[in-house]
Amino acid sequence: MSRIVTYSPAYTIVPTYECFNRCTYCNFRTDPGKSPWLTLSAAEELLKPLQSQNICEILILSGEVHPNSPERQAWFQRIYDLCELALSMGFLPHTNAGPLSFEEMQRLKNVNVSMGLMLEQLTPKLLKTVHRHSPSKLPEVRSQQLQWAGELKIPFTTGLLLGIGETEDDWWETLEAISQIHQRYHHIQEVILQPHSPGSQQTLNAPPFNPHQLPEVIFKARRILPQDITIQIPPNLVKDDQWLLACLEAGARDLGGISPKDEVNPDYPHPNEQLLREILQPAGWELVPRLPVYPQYESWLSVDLQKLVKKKSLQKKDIIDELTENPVQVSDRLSREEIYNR
Ligand SMILES: O=c1nc2n(C[C@H](O)[C@H](O)[C@H](O)CO)c3cc(O)ccc3cc-2c(=O)[nH]1
Ligand SMILES: C[C@H]1O[C@@H](n2cnc3c(N)ncnc32)[C@H](O)[C@@H]1O
Ligand code: MET
Ligand code: SF4
Repeated sequence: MSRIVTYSPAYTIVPTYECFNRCTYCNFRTDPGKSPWLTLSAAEELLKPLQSQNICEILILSGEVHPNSPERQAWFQRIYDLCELALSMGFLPHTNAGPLSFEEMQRLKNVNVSMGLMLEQLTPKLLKTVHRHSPSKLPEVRSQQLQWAGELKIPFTTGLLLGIGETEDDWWETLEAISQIHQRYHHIQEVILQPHSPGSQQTLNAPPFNPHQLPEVIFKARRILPQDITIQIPPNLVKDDQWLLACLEAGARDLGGISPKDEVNPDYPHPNEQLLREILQPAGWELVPRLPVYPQYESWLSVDLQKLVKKKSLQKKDIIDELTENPVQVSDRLSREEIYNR
């Protein structure tokens, strides 16, 4: 019997690369005022050709404008409008735009099927190093986001950034914190274990997180996190096929949003789905597309969003049908029932 590993066919749009934080491992940001904001008409042009592809998720990933800046409201409105546009074109938005106010989060809930923010690491030590110039990375600020998302019943994605100067004990502490908050609100759909991967733009001169260590972290994380939280790993940052398989053996079950470009790690292109299937299938893993909202959270969404999600689920069924009819891609050991029920 094949085992299932999921991914989300996605495309990333970036409202702006400008960011008032300066995380030293970042390959994404520009200085404030140095990156034009994505206009709605430019976004529409990006999204149009995707309508005929099997893409469901639009990841809205942004640099940040300071909460007290006079530009903040316009920045937020642009993000909101981009989500609305994506919805109107039949896509399902997932926004990760750094910490938001409670009201901003509440408003974005209406135009997103899930949202996300990496907790990264809770240890305050990093405020003296990689986050010295990053007020958004205050551990209390990020924990509070998880709490607000819970109160607002927003299906949420969070995760750890590994290898930015923390200790092993820091990992377990951050994972414990995620577990505790989930036990209160039951809203964390997935936890990303993201290995720090140096790129050409960053100022931090540190080695990459050793991906050979990742299976061990996953194995332990699986024991700390509640069973209903899925562990996600980015396949482009775990290049070695054998270690990718080892990550799955250790308990990872999702490969995240797979898009033409990884905006966060532009030096590490995503492998295409065909290649991934070729790695996974001989080891008995079936790669199955999913939506950016996990099925158990659909009832948390507004009626309008639920309708759109239902429509997308049906389209996804057709895609899976196509895949299962192709014996080269998907073995017949997996019953369709099993795929659909995810
Ligand atoms: O392609 C990427 N997708 C990233 N995603 C997308 C993510 O894989 C999917 O949007 C979710 O799994 C929802 O389907 C993130 C989403 C978050 O909420 C938080 C952090 C990330 C980080 C990345 C990333 O580095 N690269
Ligand atoms: C979107 C998320 O990507 C993570 N992120 C930012 N820079 C890097 C990097 N060089 N390598 C891996 N992950 C990174 C941050 O944790 C951010 O929250
Ligand atoms: N600025 C946000 C964060 O760091 C999301 C994008 S990071 C490239 O959480
Ligand atoms: S990682 Fe996010 S918060 Fe940090 S500088 Fe980059 S865009 Fe800004």
